[in-house]
Amino acid sequence: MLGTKKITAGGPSKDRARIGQTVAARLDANPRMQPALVGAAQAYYHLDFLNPTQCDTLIRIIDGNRRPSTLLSDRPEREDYGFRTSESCDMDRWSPDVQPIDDSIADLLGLPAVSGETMQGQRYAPGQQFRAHHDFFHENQKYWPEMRRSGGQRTWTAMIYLNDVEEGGATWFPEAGLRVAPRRGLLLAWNNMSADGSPNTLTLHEGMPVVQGVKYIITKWFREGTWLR
Ligand SMILES: O=C(O)CCC(=O)C(=O)O
Ligand SMILES: [Fe+2]
Repeated sequence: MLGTKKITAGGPSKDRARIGQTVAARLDANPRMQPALVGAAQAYYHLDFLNPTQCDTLIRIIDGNRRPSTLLSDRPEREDYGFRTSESCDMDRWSPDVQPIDDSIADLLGLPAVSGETMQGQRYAPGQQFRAHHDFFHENQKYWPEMRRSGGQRTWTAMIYLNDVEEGGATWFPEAGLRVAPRRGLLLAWNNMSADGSPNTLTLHEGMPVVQGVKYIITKWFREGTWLR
């Protein structure tokens, strides 16, 4: 029941609607950004956003810091189903290897760097996956008061694939009808909010299991307010 899901995830918001419009206008004006979706959600991609040297640097950092990924959910049963089996790490935003990339992503979207959460590095070995989820916060869950204090709702997500994967590992949006295969340097960005600023349930997505090879990505989640204090 889509209607019920919408209500429990959160309601409309003028501020979030405005963020959606201003970021989309900026991306529409950027000749290197291509629309990835029409209708269901605002989504764009940029080929070769990072060069191979930048990708290799981030991969090296992920390999040096990775640990089992965690989930932000009130539903402990998700742990049992192998919901998010990848390994991940926080990428130190003050590191000279990370900061320029962090800033360039914020600049691409036109969002303040301080609204971005700490960049996440993720590594998926064969069989590992991140099952279907929304990046936005469900405002009826226990974690929400804390998330509201730390910058509020997540608006845009930016993801970058750091390598080509031999088989599997696509990012799949089953409800919006989009499947993106990993490609070194490709940045994919989407708005987790609808036009009225409410959470857009059509942004449901999953990191499909890697079949062959290893998949490395970084993810940036942007908040409606200030995350970094
Ligand atoms: O691994 C992927 O393709 C998706 C990752 C993802 O959804 C996330 O980090 O929020
Ligand atoms: Fe996600």
